[in-house]
Amino acid sequence: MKPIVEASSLVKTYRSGRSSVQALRGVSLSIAPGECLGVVGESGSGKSTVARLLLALDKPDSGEIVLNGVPLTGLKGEKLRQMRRHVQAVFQDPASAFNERLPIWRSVIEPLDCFTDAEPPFGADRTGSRKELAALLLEQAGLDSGYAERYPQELSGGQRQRAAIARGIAIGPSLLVCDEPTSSLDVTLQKKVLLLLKQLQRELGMSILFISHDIAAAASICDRLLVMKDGLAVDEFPVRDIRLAGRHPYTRQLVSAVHGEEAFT
Ligand SMILES: Nc1ncnc2c1ncn2[C@@H]1O[C@H](COP(=O)(O)OP(=O)(O)OP(=O)(O)O)[C@@H](O)[C@H]1O
Repeated sequence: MKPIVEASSLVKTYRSGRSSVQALRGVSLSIAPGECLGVVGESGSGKSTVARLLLALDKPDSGEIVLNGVPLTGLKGEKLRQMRRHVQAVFQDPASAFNERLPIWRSVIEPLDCFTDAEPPFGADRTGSRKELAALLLEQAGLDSGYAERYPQELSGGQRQRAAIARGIAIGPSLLVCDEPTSSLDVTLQKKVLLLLKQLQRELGMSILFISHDIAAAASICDRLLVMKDGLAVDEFPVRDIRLAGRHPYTRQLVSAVHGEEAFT
């Protein structure tokens, strides 16, 4: 099966004044249709930079990203916009993800307003009321339709993140990029949101790029993990192989921090 995303040898350096940071030093990855790939690693290892490049929010210095068979590099204007409809995002901070002057349903429906030829998931009818459609998306994300009229500041962090996920799936993307989507939530809510993402991934057959500093959270929903350190992918494996004795020392360090060194014996 052709991958949804294929990124090869991505290099990205951020420069400001005389200083520069090499955020990515040649990272390659691919995500198959319906697959959940986790990108894990410590703060500053380059995880969010990978997300920004895949979302075309930034450009690599070198390397290539092919999305649904089309190279992103060099795409501009309407062609770039059309590629963007295949990739949606959910970020860490649900508070800043919404316009606080709009009721939540208006933000949830926004991607469908932007891409008028995109079809919503779950066989929903886009010719009906926009508010009802948003309410249906919210319900699929586990939020009662009664919340549709509320403003973002009237929702809890967990509810806002569910609303962000509802918006993320509104145009039925091939790939949902989730950058630390549960990091601002308490442990119980984290688990619920992880379960929701897994359930939606299965129901909609979409791929997920799940970025997290928390290897246990990533392992709980991902099929494969890519471990990053200092701008490099140092390890990559199916989740079932996470405790193999031959894992990269840095992966062992991350796993041991959660499960203890005995995880590998
Ligand atoms: N816009 C920017 N300008 C300058 N440096 C940046 C910029 N964005 C990221 N960096 C630097 O690039 C490196 C990688 O950052 P990135 O955000 O990709 O890491 P991360 O693994 O996602 O970290 P975190 O888990 O803390 O979000 C870091 O050293 C960071 O300080």
